[in-house]
Amino acid sequence: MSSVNQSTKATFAIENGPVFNGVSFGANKSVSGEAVFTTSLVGYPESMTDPSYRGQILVFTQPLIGNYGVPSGEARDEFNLLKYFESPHIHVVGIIVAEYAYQYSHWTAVESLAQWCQREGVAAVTGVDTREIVQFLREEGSSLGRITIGNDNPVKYTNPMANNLVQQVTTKQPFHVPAICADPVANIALIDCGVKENIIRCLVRRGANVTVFPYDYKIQDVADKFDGLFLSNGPGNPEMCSATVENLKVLLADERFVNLPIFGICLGHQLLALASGATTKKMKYGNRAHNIPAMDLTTGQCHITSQNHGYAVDPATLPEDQWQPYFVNLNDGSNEGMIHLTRPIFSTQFHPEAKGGPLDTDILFDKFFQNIEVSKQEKKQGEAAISKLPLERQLNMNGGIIAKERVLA
Ligand SMILES: NC(=O)CC[C@H](N)C(=O)O
Repeated sequence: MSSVNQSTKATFAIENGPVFNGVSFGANKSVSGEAVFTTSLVGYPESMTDPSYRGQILVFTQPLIGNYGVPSGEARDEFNLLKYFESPHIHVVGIIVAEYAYQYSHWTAVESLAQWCQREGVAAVTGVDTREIVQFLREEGSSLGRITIGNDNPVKYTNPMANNLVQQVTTKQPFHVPAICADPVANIALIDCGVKENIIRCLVRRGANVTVFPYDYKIQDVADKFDGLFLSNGPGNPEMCSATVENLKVLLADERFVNLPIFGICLGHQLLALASGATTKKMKYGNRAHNIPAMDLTTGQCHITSQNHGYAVDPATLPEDQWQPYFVNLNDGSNEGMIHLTRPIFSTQFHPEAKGGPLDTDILFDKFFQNIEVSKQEKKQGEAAISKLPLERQLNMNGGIIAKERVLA
């Protein structure tokens, strides 16, 4: 049971739109943010701790929310990763539900959704018609919203997308998540734009050591030490993340990395597209759900996918001589991924790691590891072939020392 004062009024207002009167069950804190909705039925702890939701007010269309409480944010798995959350804290600034379940029950629950929101300073409103909110957002497109608690003065509408949100959620220092098997299969560099814990898990679980770097780290300077590069999800407008894009441009143009396997998810996909010369655009209201059909254009197979994004890559702008669209959204026709024509690089707009499910596209992590295995084999064969060359040619290839004859000290 949760202890909530059920009499504190709260309103949810949409800029240039309607006002909804409800009851507060979260923090006594009036807030503003981008109002977005998700049609996912489960997974509110995972969604609320997903750094990609930074600065947003999340409206749940599933009418009853909170009924299974909130699991421990401290519990860790065998990799020392957070067992239940996608990051240590809540990133949405507020949530809106039709009916908050004042009673919860689940074997993993340690507190109620209300207690968690109060502790984390997150506003929460219940008792409003979420169907009407979604109808408005679908017609008018994503809008700014604000929650006003009790008799507070309403806060100003603020647009979080105007900020560099990635900078707020990225790791400040590189860190290492080791594989716990005796013989790790790969060393992967991961650019953290707001990475979800389960993405790291999907990599270490397959036997890789993962080194996580800040979003603006000059990855091109260390990429030669790694077998693969991963580009994470993250919040905000991809165009605000130009530091990562500029580094990726340098890396993609560097001949040393033509065989480096790269895999990007969601914001990672968008940043890879920008670095390749394509453009992204804001969608009308985005895709946030756990059941979105995406067709693999290389096989014709349809997969059910988990998604959370408000921007999309414009596939018409992908340079045709290097890239082709990989997946397409079967609901709205939007781009869902890209694949390089000659290099081991691909990315997806949806989330193959999907904590909360579905797991249809988990195989894409296997594909990334296959690419890594092939590129490691090629590198080994290349090294074996090089070792048979005369010494001066070996020097040329390894150190880039271009000399017509042996250079003596
Ligand atoms: N989940 C994500 O990585 C989201 C990407 C980006 N912030 C968008 O809204 O489109």
